[in-house]
Amino acid sequence: MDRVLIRELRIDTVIGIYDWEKQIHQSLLLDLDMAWDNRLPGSTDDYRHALCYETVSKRIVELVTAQPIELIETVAEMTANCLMTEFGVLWVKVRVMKPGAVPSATAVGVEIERGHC
Ligand SMILES: Nc1nc2c(c(=O)[nH]1)N=C([C@H](O)[C@@H](O)CO)CN2
Repeated sequence: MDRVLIRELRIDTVIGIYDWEKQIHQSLLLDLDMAWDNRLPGSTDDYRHALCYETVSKRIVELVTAQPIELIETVAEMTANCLMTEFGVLWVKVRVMKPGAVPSATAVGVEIERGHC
């Protein structure tokens, strides 16, 4: 299965369950694995057939920063839903990491897979 990948997409936004978290911006790092048939763009060298990682990245940043969110699970679900409904991705793996959320851990996070190929 071909994929288009985005690694460590940094999103600075209001995220968290505690009152103090709602007053600040924190960073999230997103890894996205998106099923996409890369044969056509690869054989034609035609951007119109490609899943544009730049367009996807901008849209996900816009989506996640549009309002405060409490749970990183919500970020993962919103992201997966957007990729499937707006970009026609049939299967996606979304990992959302929250660096610094637990002082004794480098990062904590969640990972989901949605759809099927
Ligand atoms: N499974 C989750 N657990 C926790 C979350 C979360 O989004 N998903 N969030 C918090 C707090 O916001 C935390 O990040 C503050 O440091 C706690 N647990």
